[in-house]
Amino acid sequence: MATAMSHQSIASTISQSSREPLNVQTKRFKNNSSLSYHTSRKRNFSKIEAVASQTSSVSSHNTLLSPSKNNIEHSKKKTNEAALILIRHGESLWNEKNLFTGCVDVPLTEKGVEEAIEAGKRISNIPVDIIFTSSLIRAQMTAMLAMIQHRRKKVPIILHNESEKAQTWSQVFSEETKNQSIPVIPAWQLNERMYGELQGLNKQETAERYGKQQVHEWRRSYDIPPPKGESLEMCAERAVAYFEDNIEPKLAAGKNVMIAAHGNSLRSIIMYLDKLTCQEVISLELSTGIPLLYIFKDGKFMKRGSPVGPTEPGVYAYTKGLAQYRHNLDENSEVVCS
Ligand SMILES: O=C(O)[C@H](O)COP(=O)(O)O
Repeated sequence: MATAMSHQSIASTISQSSREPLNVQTKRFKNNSSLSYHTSRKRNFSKIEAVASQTSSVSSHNTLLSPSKNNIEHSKKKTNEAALILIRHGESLWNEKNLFTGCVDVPLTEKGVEEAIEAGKRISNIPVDIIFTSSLIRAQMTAMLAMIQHRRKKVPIILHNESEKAQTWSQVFSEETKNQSIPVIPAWQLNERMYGELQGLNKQETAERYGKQQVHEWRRSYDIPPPKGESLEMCAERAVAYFEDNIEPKLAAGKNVMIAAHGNSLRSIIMYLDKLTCQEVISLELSTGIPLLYIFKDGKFMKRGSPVGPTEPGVYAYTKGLAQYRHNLDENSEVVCS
């Protein structure tokens, strides 16, 4: 077991000191990268929606994302504040076996399923309008299992934009049904860092063979890639570029976003959000299945930690919008939770 790698809460591992803006670095990533990127019931729902927010779209091709009448109404109430939830997938079968996984597409263990459900309970009172996941099943399972716990009971629907036919064949033709759905957008750019020739190898055995120090560098350094794999910097080139180009505009439009992804793709995004230096990111560890909340306001990201439970008062005190959303959920709980 590579003991130095034990996962800690990120709150305890991020140093608050000597931060420098990452915006400059991010622009560099982009420039130099070779990688590219009925009645009262209805009224109650509308009330919640109005607080939860807003509209806009990633692809106008998909009917789930095209603005419905309801959404157009909501867009008039746009705010420049939105919630961003980040969640690393629950334990996978290869996490359990301590194997380097990277872009190999393995499912969750039973424990991973439970972690995803628990994560869903923790964020069940926080609005989610759109979900981004990696293209890997462990992140998608986590997003789906978490959303099944959500009090709002909207249905998360994966958008299949891989071909025109896939888009056409997965259209939804009911406005009401669309309004009760949450689009889930899979993106390979949010995949785990490609672990190269380490994929499938046991982490402990690899440390014994190549030395703990070498394996630690492969796993946690910013710019040293594992053999034929991606360094964190390379992973950031595509993950942060995708975040800036596709996710940040949603947040700016007042959409509440959840991202279900991976240890390293999320580390690179957190590095960007928290303006961590290359040194600071080394000690950033993410546990499986722990949701992290940010508030996006006036173009800035404010870290709000990990909601420990659905009723944690502090979480809803962060913004008036969140408090109001929660209040409306509680008022209409007999409808929403039925
Ligand atoms: O890909 C993997 O093996 C894990 O999901 C992340 O591994 P790491 O903690 O070694 O980066």
